[in-house]
Amino acid sequence: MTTTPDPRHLQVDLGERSYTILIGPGQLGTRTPLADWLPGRQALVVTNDTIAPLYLQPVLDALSGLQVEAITLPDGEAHKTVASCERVWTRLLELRFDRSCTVIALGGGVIGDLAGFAAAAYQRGVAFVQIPTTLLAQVDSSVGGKTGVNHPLGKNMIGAFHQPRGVIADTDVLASLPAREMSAGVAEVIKYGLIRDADFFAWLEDNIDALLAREPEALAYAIERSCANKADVVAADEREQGVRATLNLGHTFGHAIETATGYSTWLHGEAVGAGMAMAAHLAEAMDWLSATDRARVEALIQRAGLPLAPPRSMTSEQFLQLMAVDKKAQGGHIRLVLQQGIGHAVVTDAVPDDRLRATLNHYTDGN
Ligand SMILES: NC(=O)c1ccc[n+]([C@@H]2O[C@H](COP(=O)([O-])OP(=O)(O)OC[C@H]3O[C@@H](n4cnc5c(N)ncnc54)[C@H](O)[C@@H]3O)[C@@H](O)[C@H]2O)c1
Ligand SMILES: O=C(O)C(=O)C[C@@H](O)[C@H](O)[C@H](O)COP(=O)(O)O
Ligand SMILES: [Zn+2]
Repeated sequence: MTTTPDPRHLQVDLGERSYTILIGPGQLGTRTPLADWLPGRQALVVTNDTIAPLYLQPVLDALSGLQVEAITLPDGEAHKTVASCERVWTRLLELRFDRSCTVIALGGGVIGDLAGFAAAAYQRGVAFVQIPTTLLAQVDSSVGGKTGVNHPLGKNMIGAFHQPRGVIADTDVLASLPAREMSAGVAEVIKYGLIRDADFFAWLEDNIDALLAREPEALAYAIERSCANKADVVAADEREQGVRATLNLGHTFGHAIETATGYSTWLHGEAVGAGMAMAAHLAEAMDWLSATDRARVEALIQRAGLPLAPPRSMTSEQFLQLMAVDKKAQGGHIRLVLQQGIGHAVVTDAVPDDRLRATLNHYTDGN
């Protein structure tokens, strides 16, 4: 008889509320605790046409006896839209699902973000569970309650904070993930090392190849340490009034890249990889990061299979316009997350315009 090892349990502590993140193999088809997280008997699984044939049935089986339905959306960041949410809302209404229903996100960050927002808005808020199936979603997007969709003029511009009832990260599902998507997930893993965990960054320097090769111990360790870091930050600042914004390292540049390229060619993690390299360039120019440490940052991003620069087609002006609508901007003034050494980052509006322009010009050949 084969047995499934006990998953690791992490807690996201939000004061009067808390929820559990389960991490480990063999979790997908298990009824407990998934069924216990449902406040009622109705659940809608939101997934996409890549994931449904692979992993939908075990989730449906785990909840047999309850009224569980599924909606399968087209795959891709380009479908992280209000229109996709409207399809979810229409399905919930057609099914006559009431306020006790639960929306279950089965997929990567795109499905998690849009299903979470659909849950936040349906009848002004119903329960929501995350079953993340990409590395990126297991280390980052399934935790913390940021939900939302893209607008043609800006990334994640429509959304809500809506925490899940729980998160089930089954590490077995990562076996089918394309290598390019593994690299994209590693971008957010590197981020935790850079912003608040220098020891983890050093561990990544030693273990990046094992992580990319999905060696079970490296994978479990990286997911758990990433989630622990994120849970700490979210517990300290759920609604991004302060320290949570450091989770945005590389994202002000990265979101500009994703928006400029129409949410179609660059993966989020790739844009964050290039964005973190750009942020490191700027931090060095500010004398906040040594040349040696910037070289370490770039080396790790590159070894993870991620780009170190934005697309050649982008101009400095385009960056500045897109960065000015970033959610951290105040009164049109760009605020950035920058490193001060490895393992520490701050949100700052102290970067002189000419310094930012010099970094942008460096990456856009002065265009
Ligand atoms: N809410 C947050 O805190 C947060 C954090 C980070 C990123 N995000 C968002 O997450 C999104 C990116 O998420 P992502 O990188 O997971 O991309 P994704 O959701 O597009 O998934 C990547 C690809 O992998 C496929 N896939 C998913 N699981 C698979 C599996 N187990 N096997 C084979 N294929 C699989 C998907 O169908 C898709 O084609 C972006 O929209 C980003 O803005 C949100
Ligand atoms: O959880 C957070 O806080 C993050 O910033 C995590 C990011 O990795 C993620 O991409 C997030 O969706 C970005 O949020 P946004 O507020 O900049 O849209
Ligand atoms: Zn991100």
